[in-house]
Amino acid sequence: MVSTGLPRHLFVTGTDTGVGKTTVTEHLIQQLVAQGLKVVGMKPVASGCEWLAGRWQNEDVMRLTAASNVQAPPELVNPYCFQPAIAPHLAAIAAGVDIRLDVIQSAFTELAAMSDVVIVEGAGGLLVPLNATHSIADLVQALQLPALLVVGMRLGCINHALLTAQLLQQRQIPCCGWVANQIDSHMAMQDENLQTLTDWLQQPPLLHLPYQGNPA
Ligand SMILES: Nc1ncnc2c1ncn2[C@@H]1O[C@H](COP(=O)(O)OP(=O)(O)OP(=O)(O)O)[C@@H](O)[C@H]1O
Ligand SMILES: C[C@H](N)[C@H](N)CCCCCC(=O)O
Ligand SMILES: [Mg+2]
Repeated sequence: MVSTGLPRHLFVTGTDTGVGKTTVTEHLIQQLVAQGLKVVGMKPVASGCEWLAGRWQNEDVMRLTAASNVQAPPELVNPYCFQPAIAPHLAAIAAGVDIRLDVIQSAFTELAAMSDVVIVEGAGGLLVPLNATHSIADLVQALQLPALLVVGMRLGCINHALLTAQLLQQRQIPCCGWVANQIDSHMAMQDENLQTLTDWLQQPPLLHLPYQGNPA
């Protein structure tokens, strides 16, 4: 894995759904805001929404928006939002919607124009489909963003992390590093798993979030 240092904008991907992408994105936004930067979080495609205050709202979008200090229109922060918490391309088909990368690109460009940093959170892992032909990886490439890989530390994450790193490399998507997020308080051999990932990804984690999300 090749480390690119700190980029201006960033795409946060992960080893799977539920591994801590939102938690890490929220944390990064808070850190950058504390440094005095104008920061906005973007969740281009969200599935799993509740009807709140007269419209469909997604928890990830609400969390990223609450952490951001640039208050952008919801249609830019989250161009696609679907009610059922299912794979986004299936939710889109059910809603009769075509998820278009150019729509997301335009929204991203507008967000970038109003902020110093845009941090984009994917949906699920890197090869999650968005429509019949494009995946999250294609979106990362369309946005020309470097990736940050969140590894949800649980049994199975080594394989998922290495597959994701390999795909980033194959696609020539720059990767600025990885985050070890301890999502399983009972994970056996935590230190040994961290060391294995460090060896095979050829770099230590940029950040190690212990269980319950307090940054180390
Ligand atoms: N370090 C941690 N310690 C304890 N719980 C965590 C930690 N990180 C994340 N969680 C919990 O795990 C769950 C999944 O986290 P999160 O929503 O950040 O994942 P995600 O990768 O963004 O998922 P999605 O694919 O749905 O966007 C949440 O309930 C969150 O509170
Ligand atoms: C609904 C969930 N929280 C995510 N936003 C979407 C996860 C899609 C995963 C698809 C898959 O890899 O099978
Ligand atoms: Mg999330």
